[in-house]
Amino acid sequence: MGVCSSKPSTKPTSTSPLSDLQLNHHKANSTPTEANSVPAEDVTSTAQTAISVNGTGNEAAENGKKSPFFFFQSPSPAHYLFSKKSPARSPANFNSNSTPKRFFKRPFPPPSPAKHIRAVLARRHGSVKPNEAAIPEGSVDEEVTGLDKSFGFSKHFANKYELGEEVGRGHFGYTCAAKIKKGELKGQQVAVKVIPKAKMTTAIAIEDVRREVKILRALNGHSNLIQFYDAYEDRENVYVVMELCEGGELLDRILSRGGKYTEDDAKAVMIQILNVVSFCHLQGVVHRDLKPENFLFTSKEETSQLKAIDFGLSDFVRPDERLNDIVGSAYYVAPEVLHRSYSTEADVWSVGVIAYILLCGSRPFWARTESGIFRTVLKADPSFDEPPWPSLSPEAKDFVKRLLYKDPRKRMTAAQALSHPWLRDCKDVKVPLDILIFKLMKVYMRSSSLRKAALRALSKTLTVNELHYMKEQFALLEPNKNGTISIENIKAALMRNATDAMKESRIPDFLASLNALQFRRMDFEEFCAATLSVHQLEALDRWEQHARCAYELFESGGSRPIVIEELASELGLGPSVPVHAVLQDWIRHSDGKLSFLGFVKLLHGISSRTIAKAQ
Ligand SMILES: Nc1ncnc2c1ncn2[C@@H]1O[C@H](COP(=O)(O)OP(=O)(O)OP(=O)(O)O)[C@@H](O)[C@H]1O
Ligand SMILES: [Ca+2]
Ligand SMILES: [Ca+2]
Repeated sequence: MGVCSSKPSTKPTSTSPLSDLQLNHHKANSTPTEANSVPAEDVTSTAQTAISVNGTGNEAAENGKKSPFFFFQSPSPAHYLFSKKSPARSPANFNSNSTPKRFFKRPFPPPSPAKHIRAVLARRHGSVKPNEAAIPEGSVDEEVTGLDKSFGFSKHFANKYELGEEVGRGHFGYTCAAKIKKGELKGQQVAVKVIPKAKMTTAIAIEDVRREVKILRALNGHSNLIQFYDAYEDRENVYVVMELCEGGELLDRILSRGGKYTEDDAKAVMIQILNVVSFCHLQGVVHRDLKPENFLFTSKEETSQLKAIDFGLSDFVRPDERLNDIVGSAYYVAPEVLHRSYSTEADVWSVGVIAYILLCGSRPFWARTESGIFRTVLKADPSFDEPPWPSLSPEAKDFVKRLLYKDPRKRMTAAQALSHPWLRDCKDVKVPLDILIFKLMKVYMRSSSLRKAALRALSKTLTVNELHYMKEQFALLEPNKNGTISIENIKAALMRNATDAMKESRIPDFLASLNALQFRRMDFEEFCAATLSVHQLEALDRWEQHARCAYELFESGGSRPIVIEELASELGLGPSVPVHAVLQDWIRHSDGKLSFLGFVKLLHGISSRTIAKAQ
C-alpha cells in the first residue's frame, strides 16, 4: 500500500446487522426486556421507520405485489399517514403475521424510507431543539410579522388541471395524479406536487420552495430527470406540475426484489443515476438528497427509465464554493456535510450508498439513532467481507469503495464513475464532460513551472484506466487536427452542455479564470498533467510506485540543485512565511536537488496547511 493510501480497513463495521434490522422490523412487537431492545428515543425513530413502510401484509397481497420477504410495500414513505385505507402501524394494529421475539432468516434488511436529518426539519420549520444543527434565521415569529408567500407563479391551476388521487407523500408536500382539462393536451395525465403554504413557516422554507422550482425549471430536459411543466400557486398551496411516473420509487423495487440486484441490473440503475448526477454537477447544482426514494421509474416495466425527483434540498454551487449547511437524509449523508464544508462530491457519496445497497442489500452505515449513524459515517469503513461481496466482481467492489472514500478529494466524480471499468463498457454509457477537469486545470494554470514539471512527470505514470477517462474528456473538448485544445474549445464544449443553471452557478465567471490559456493551445500530454488529480492517485494502492516512478522521471528530465529562496519564490510564498522551516525537507542535502518528499509535496502544491504544519 502506498504511503498515503486510504485503503478501507477490513475490520467488521457498522453495516446494518441483520439482527438489528430484524429488531427494527419487529420492534413494534418487541418488549423492552429483549436483549437488544433500544432506548426510548430510538424506539420512536425506528417505530416511525417501520410504520413508514406502510400497510399490512394483507394490503400488499391485495395490491398484487409479490414480496417474499416483506409484507410492506409502499408507493410512498409516509403515505400511511394520510391514506384512509392504511392506518398507521402501532403495537395495536401491527400485522399479526409477525412473530414476536423470533428472527426470520432474511437475506435483506430493509433500507426503509430515510428520514431527513433533524436539522433539515428544524431549518424548514424553525423549531430548534438543543444540539440540533439548525439554522436559526427565519424563526416561527416571522409568521406574526408576515412572511411573503407569493412566488409570482400563475394563479390558474384549477382552470387547467383536475386533481386526481394521491400518488405519494413526503415531508413537505403530497403528490397527486392530475389531468389536463383543456387544450391540445386535454386528458393527459401529469403529477402535481402540492406544497401547502401553511407548512412554510420560515423564510428559509419559502426560499427552498422557490429554489426547488427554479432548479427544476433550469435543468429541464435531461432524460433521467423528472420533466417539469409549470408551477402555480393560490392562497393555500404551491403546485409543481411535472410528468407522472407510474413505476414507483427505486426503494420499492429494491424491497420487492428482496434486496440484492445482480451486477448487471445494478449497472443499469447506476448508469441512469450517474447520468443525471453528473449532469447536475456540470450545471453547478448539487441535489443533496439522493436516496432510493427520490428516484422514480416512469413505468412498471423492468426496463423502465429512472428519473431523479425532489430537488427540495438542492442548491446552486459555484465551482470554487463550499457549502456549509447540514442537509440530507442520515443514511446517505456524506462525512464532509457533517463537517460543514462540501460541494458536489457529497452527492457522489450518496450514490455510493445507493450502489452499496443495490449490490448487497444492506446499508453501509447504520445505527439506531441519528447521532449513531453520523458516527459510523464519519468513522467506520463499510464492510466488503460479508456475503455477497466475496462473490461479486473486483470491479464492482472497487467502484463502490471509490464512491465511498471519506475524503471528498479522493472520491470519484460522477463522470469518472461512468468511466470506471465496472461501467464503461456497458452499452448505454456516454461519459459526460466533468467539471473537475476545469477545476484542476485552473490550479495547474496558476502553478509554478517547477510544479508543472512535476505533474508532467507524474502524468507519464498514468495507467490505461486513468488515461481512458482523460482521453474521453479530451475528446469531448473536440481538439483540432493537431490534437490540441484552446480556451475556445472549452467554452464551446461548456456552451453545448449549458442550461440556465450554469448562470446561477457562475460557470462563465469560472471560465475567465482559465484565461492563461487564451494565447496558446494544450496538447494531450499537457492536458494529462493539468487534469490529473494527485489526491485521487494518492488513494490508490500503487500510489507509492506512481510517485517513485514519477520522481525518477523528474530527476532524469534534468532536475537541478535549487536553493530554498528560489523554491519559495517558485511557489509564490510571501515574505511572512518562514521558508527555511517550511521547505528544509524539500531539498536533498547531499546535492541540493528536490527530495522525494519535496517532490510529493510539490505535486500537492503549497497550502496554508503545509505552512501551518511546519511552524
Ligand atoms: N412526478 C411524480 N410522479 C409520481 N409520483 C411522484 C412524482 N413526484 C413525486 N412523487 C411521489 O411523491 C413522493 C413525495 O414527493 P417528493 O419527494 O418530491 O416530496 P417531498 O415532500 O419533498 O419529500 P421528502 O420528505 O422526501 O422531502 C415521492 O417519493 C413519490 O413517491
Ligand atoms: Ca422525497
Ligand atoms: Ca424533498
